[in-house]
Amino acid sequence: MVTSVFHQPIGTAQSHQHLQNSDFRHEFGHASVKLTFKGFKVETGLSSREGFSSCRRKFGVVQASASHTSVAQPVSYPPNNSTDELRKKSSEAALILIRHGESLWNEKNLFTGCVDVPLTKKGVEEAIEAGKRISNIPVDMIYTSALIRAQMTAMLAMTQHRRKKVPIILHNESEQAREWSQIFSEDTKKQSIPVVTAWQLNERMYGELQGLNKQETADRFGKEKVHEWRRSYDIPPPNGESLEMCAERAVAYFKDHIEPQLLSGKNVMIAAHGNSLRSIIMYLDKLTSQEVINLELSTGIPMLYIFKGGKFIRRGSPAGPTEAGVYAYTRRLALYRQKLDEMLH
Ligand SMILES: O=C(O)[C@H](O)COP(=O)(O)O
Repeated sequence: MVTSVFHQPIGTAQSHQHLQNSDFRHEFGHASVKLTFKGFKVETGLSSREGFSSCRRKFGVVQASASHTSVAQPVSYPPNNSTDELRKKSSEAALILIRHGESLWNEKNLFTGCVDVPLTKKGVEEAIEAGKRISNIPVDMIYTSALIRAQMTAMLAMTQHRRKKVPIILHNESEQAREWSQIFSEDTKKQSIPVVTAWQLNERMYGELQGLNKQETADRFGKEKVHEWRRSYDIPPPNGESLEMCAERAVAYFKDHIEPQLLSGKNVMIAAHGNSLRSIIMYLDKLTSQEVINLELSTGIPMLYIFKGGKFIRRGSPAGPTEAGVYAYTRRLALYRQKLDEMLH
């Protein structure tokens, strides 16, 4: 039974390691990394197989134990791999998914689909809160749908990011648009994050339901029928898209355009919609058409995946910086956060 899989903050994960004021040294094949954790619990995704040696707290030495296996499955390195193969398998990237904040038609309980409506004030606040929760997670590229509610969510969230890079929507809709939106400073480019807008990530097209009130529609056609249109995998609303049809464009786009970025080590955020993201999560989590029926995404809640060794590892929803300080950071994410701390202090 798949429920809203992302609402348990990572802190509820079965295992994490308490690393208070710890020095954390572990050796990789090509480098050694020294991380200092200041008073927050870290889920490290470590396993003895990853060369984890020991972490030294100020008060003693704690060995990683089997009971401390993390949510992230250790990546096994098959023997006799080429360096490239090994690098590919060892490259890690963060993937953040976020459904847009509340829209004006969400507030009116209208079917929205591909109608392009903006966020409510509450939706703006949700986007800003989401930004706080991902403010320490690296973002190198942003993908949004072509709809303003997703684009507003991405831009508002990034106002909270500690790295302070500027998200810039790329305009490639024509040669002139590409030419007229060029940036002629390499330094400025380095301080920017490209934002790619793609209609393939749009919300599913709700056909003749778009603009109708959800409750009135249920009263008219029956609750079961409307639930079937809204949540089934292969039953479309009248002259609209089923989730399966939405997946055919959204997941194809993810595989063709976004997955290669992750494979190259780029950290990606996708700001999209309830159903286009349900179809992508179905692919990432290998959900069945039955399981996906129960998958619900709230507005404005960021979800973190780690892409490593060609696999997607679900990490839940990042806790806010003010929350109990439980971060399910991988080593790489913890190092990124530490560098931000050093850069900003
Ligand atoms: O398009 C819409 O109406 C909403 O974004 C999602 O609607 P749903 O929750 O009915 O799929």
